[in-house]
Amino acid sequence: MTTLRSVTVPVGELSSTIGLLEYLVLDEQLCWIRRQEGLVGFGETARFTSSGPDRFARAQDWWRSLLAHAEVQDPLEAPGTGIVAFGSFAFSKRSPFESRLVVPEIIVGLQDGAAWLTYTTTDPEAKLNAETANAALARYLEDLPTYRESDPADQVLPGMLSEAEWKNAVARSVAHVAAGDLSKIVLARDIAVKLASPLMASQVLRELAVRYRDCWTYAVDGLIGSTPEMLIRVQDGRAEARVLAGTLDRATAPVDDPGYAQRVLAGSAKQQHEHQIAIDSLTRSLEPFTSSMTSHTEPFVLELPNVWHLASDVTAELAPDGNGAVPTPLTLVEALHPTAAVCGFPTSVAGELISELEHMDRGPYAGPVGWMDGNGNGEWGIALRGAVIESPTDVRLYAGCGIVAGSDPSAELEETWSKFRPMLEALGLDRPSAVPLRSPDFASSRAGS
Ligand SMILES: C=C(O[C@H]1C=CC=C(C(=O)O)[C@@H]1O)C(=O)O
Repeated sequence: MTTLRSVTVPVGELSSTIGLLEYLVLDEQLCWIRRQEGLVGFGETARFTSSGPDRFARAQDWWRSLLAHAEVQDPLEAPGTGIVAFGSFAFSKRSPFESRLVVPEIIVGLQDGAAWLTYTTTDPEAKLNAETANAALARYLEDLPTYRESDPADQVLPGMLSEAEWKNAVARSVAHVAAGDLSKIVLARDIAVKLASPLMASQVLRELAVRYRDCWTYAVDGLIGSTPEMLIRVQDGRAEARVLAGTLDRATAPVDDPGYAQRVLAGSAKQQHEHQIAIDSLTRSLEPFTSSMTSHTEPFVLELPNVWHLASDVTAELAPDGNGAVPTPLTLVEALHPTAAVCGFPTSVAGELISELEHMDRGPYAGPVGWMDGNGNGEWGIALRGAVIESPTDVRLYAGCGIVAGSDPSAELEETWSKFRPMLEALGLDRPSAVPLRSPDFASSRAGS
């Protein structure tokens, strides 16, 4: 086992008004930003990978043992200081995608206006002080890339299923719901973006973080996006979740009707039903770990630049176990994932149908993404409204919709486009007006990969 050595030093003030965005400059950065605060990671000092049903438990073991051997100098002891791992987990226990935890060499953190720098190394000789930390950061800030203009030759192509095939899968899902096999399934699809010149991930992340400032903008090893959904946030023994289900596109909304979202979304029995299934699934799974839990009695309407969602915030006091230890963020992630907001209910029936109907591996899409520190704090969102960078010029976008009784395939297809929009816009692209039926080259090259 490697011995990590780490130092956290306070940084008086970040030099600009754009907060952490100033540090989003490299393609292979780690990122977790909301309202210009959070964590930005550079480089890599330690890494764990795993796949399969015990990926969370194995990650937990690795993290515990890493911390047990670490030398940590952290005078701040705030959430996100000291040694931190960023991570991303596969949606499915059957996915070949490698779930991962990455401890960066450098983290720049900003919370409630206070900034810090953490340097983590395996070098037994390195001096653990502000000078070494700043020198390591400065090495990443040399020779920064410039801006990428979107190119008229950039293309948006269909994914594994054509639109007609996906609508057919939605219709089959509705039939399963009508037959009483399950009450909700979240069906997703992918689209592929082929760029004429290499992507600049940091530029995309900055666009997302500015535009979707109430979402959590994330980046872990080529998984990038800006999610509105918090699976679980643990801070000082308290847990919080933001559950979303029920969506209304803002692009087609009337401009002069301020009550529209409340009336159409909150007033819809179908959307309320879809939301209730998601909130019940989250609270049922979280409850055994808590001594008390509160949530809104009615969902509220969350306004994002692209859509409105029905949303509920849940807060809970975590219950200590017999040894006085509260559950770790990863224990909770394992217990909660996958929620009915991304899988369905009952979970196992929905999971089986998803693999039968979607014809794709979700990889990290809709899986947990976030970070945790060595003091039991962490934030794990659900990797939505995002993309996987498959090569410097190939990006795959994913979006899904909750299907319940009465869902209409064409309306659900439109909803996926509203969920692709944040990423498409950040890439400087529009929804194609006429998508070709299928891109045989792209589909076959992916099938073989
Ligand atoms: C599965 C996705 O969204 C989920 C989260 C919020 C609202 C949803 C819905 O209304 O269907 C989905 O459950 C996605 O963005 O890919």
